[in-house]
Amino acid sequence: MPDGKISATRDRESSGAVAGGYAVEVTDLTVTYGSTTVIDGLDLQVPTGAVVALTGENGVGKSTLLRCVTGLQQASGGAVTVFGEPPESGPVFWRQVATTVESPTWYHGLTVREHLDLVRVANGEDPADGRIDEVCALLGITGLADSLPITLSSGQRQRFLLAATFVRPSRLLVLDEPEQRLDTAAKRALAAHLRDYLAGGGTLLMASHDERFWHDVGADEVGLRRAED
Ligand SMILES: Nc1ncnc2c1ncn2[C@@H]1O[C@H](COP(=O)(O)OP(=O)(O)OP(=O)(O)O)[C@@H](O)[C@H]1O
Repeated sequence: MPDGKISATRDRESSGAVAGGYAVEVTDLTVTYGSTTVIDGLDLQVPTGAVVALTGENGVGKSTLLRCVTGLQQASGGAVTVFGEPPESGPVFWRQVATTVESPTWYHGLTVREHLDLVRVANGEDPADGRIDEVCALLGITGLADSLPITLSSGQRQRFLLAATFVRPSRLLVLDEPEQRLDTAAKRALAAHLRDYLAGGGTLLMASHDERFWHDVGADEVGLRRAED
């Protein structure tokens, strides 16, 4: 059995240090479900300001890894740090990290716009400062502001989920197949937005099955393989 270790690094200096440090460091991560080992001793390093796309066949463990990085799942072994600290559930962590890893929960009776207002207010931001309008225009959902999430198509719902993620303040985006269910134009707009996010100093770790998309974003690929292969 191979050691299952996977590493992604960029901008490494000769001393071994990385300018700006690591946004995400995963060391010897192991995740088991019952007697099945899904991730076996995985190392991953994402320098601050980098963009990494996790790729690999269905069921290889990409979402599991992203959940561990966001602290939404406890690993069986190993360590994860985000900006040098273990992920935790408090507001300090969640003011830095925005993610689509967890399935969203909608409030019945609240419109798309009302949800986005809520996210903005909950994060201490002004819902009327234009950010929501900007993100909705980017994702092509301006005309859906008064719609209830339940009435949206799957692609429209994906755009809404991304909007709810992008209106949060963050330094690190952790996105699970952000391109899924989007049409070609929306994928292009999303890729452009993610490039802007990176140009502004953000870091992006995502899982993706769409090579063209993650190339468009400028990501370094980290291919996962099954722990038992
Ligand atoms: N709660 C769970 N209990 C048991 N097994 C699980 C659980 N969650 C995930 N798994 C298993 O762990 C493996 C990895 O799942 P994961 O969702 O991380 O894969 P993935 O690479 O994201 O797949 P996909 O490309 O289909 O999204 C799969 O074999 C899956 O069946």
